[in-house]
Amino acid sequence: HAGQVGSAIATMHKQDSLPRVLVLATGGTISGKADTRSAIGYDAGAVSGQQLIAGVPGVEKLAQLQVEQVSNIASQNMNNQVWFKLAERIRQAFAKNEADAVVITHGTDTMEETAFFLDNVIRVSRPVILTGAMRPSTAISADGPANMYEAVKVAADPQARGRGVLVVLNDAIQSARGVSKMHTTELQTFHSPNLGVVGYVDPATVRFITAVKPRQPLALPVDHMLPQVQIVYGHADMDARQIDDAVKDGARGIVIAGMGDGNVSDTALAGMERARKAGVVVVRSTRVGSGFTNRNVEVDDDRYGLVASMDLNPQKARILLQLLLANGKTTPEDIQSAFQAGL
Ligand SMILES: NC(=O)C[C@H](N)C(=O)O
Repeated sequence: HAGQVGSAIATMHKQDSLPRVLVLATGGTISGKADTRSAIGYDAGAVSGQQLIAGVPGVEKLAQLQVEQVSNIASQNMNNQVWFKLAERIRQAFAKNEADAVVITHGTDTMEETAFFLDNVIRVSRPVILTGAMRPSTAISADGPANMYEAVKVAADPQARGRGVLVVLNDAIQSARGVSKMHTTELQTFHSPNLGVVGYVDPATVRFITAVKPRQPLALPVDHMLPQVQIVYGHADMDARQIDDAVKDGARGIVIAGMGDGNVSDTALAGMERARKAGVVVVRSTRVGSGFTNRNVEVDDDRYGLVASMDLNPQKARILLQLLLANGKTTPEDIQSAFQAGL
């Protein structure tokens, strides 16, 4: 529970010439404890951010670390409240020049969503890196310490500046926009199927293989509210029930996790037309897991007033749509161009 944990602050090391990295701990398997042999059925968040750092030998030679516990939750419980807390803390830490970079420890289930949310609202060019683990801290060959070491190594590297929010696990550096969790249990669960990795890290080297691109972040909603946007999952024999229900429920947007290139049944398409007439923004994405959802190819987006999600999976399309609606963008044209602008 985010609010109950409070913020335990610990300054771990003071070697003044090293970059200052603020570690914001949120919970997840990286801070989970389990029986050594099973590595399952663990208590997420049994280990504090400070203990986590203490278990990473050599990290004190990379950076001056300060650890704050923002929440201690498994990331399936990640929520807007923690997102806004993270965004505000990062903004403040950079504005007051308290840190040169931020590392966020996070569960892997929704890491891509937190990374993408922050990537869209943080304007500063200093590095923000998310990391986590697939195995709890007590498992044989726990991956958390190595991931933490590499995350701090990337955070402390000047080449990481201006790249927006990055995700570092298992030797890969990936962009918030590209990265997705694609395996339920494997260590190499994170991939960027549409955009590719942005670099590699090992204990000795940080290597970026892509250029820095200009970024255009959106405003962080001042009221800390995000409009209601629902995801509807496509399948054979698809009807329009969930679409009609979302409209009745007051959704301002619907993201379709469509079949193939963002397809839906004719019945569901009729439901999407009704949603459009009710003023709801409808974005087509795909349940496939990789590939772009292309505009006006299999579905006539122009005719129906729909938006194609391009490279974004449904869970990221939802976040971008929420932020755009909160920033006053409501037409399919404006929303479509914003979906393409970040590419
Ligand atoms: N590997 C993990 O971190 C999974 C865990 N359920 C979480 O996201 O918090």
